[in-house]
Amino acid sequence: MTAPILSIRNISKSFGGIHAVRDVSFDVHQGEILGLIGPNGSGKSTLFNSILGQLPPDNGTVEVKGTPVTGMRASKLNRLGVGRTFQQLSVFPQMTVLENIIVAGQEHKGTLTSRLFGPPDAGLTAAADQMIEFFRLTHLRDTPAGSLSFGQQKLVDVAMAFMAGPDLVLLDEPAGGVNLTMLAHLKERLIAYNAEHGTTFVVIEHNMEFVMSLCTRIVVLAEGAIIAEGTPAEIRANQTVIDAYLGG
Ligand SMILES: Nc1ncnc2c1ncn2[C@@H]1O[C@H](COP(=O)(O)OP(=O)(O)OP(=O)(O)O)[C@@H](O)[C@H]1O
Repeated sequence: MTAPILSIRNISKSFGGIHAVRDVSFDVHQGEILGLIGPNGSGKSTLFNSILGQLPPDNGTVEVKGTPVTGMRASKLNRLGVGRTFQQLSVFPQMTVLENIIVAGQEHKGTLTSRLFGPPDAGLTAAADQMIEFFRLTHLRDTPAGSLSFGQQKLVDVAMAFMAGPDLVLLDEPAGGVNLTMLAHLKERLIAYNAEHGTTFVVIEHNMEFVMSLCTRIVVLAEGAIIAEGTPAEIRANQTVIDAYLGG
């Protein structure tokens, strides 16, 4: 059997007396869309940041495709095929949609200066155009990203994360602040990308309707620990989960 694409073992992280993440272990397999949910303050962001090297855990290990990566910097993780999106948008507002996506594609090649001011190679422009078409943003290709709606900017943000051709992408609240029409489009495109490329997603999300219809499996955190794990249907019916949300 192949190694999980992501394996988290006994991760703990405290801030002073606050045990933000307590002994969390789970695996994510190639091609899964895993939702990570939990009430406010349950440790989701801290766990993400521990997986992604931004916040080295106090205890525990992280492996990507069987390779130990605990505490590894984001740039090195990128080279291992791991990408992420942030709650906050990371588009350059004054640059066009195309330029933003090209810059993201150049990220693993050269310095920030060469990325911003160097000539894009033709292959990269073609790849960026394909990505723009995939997300149905062709009509906005040459529009400054800052003049797009928030939901459209979120799509650009996700497209940027996909430009490095990652095998695993951690998405931090992709639905936050996005209107219903754009949300349906974002979900449909994420599912299509997963089906076409086999890319694995781990998604932190508060929007239950979005996460339950997007994900194949859900892990639920409360007070830093896993309280449930299962299919969306199992999680919806789980009394411990319902109590954790009502209690929160
Ligand atoms: N840098 C920090 N310093 C001190 N405490 C922190 C820090 N970051 C997080 N915490 C605390 O750790 C706990 C978990 O926070 P975390 O942000 O990981 O939860 P979350 O599930 O992502 O919450 P939300 O859904 O509101 O984003 C909370 O009690 C929070 O106040």
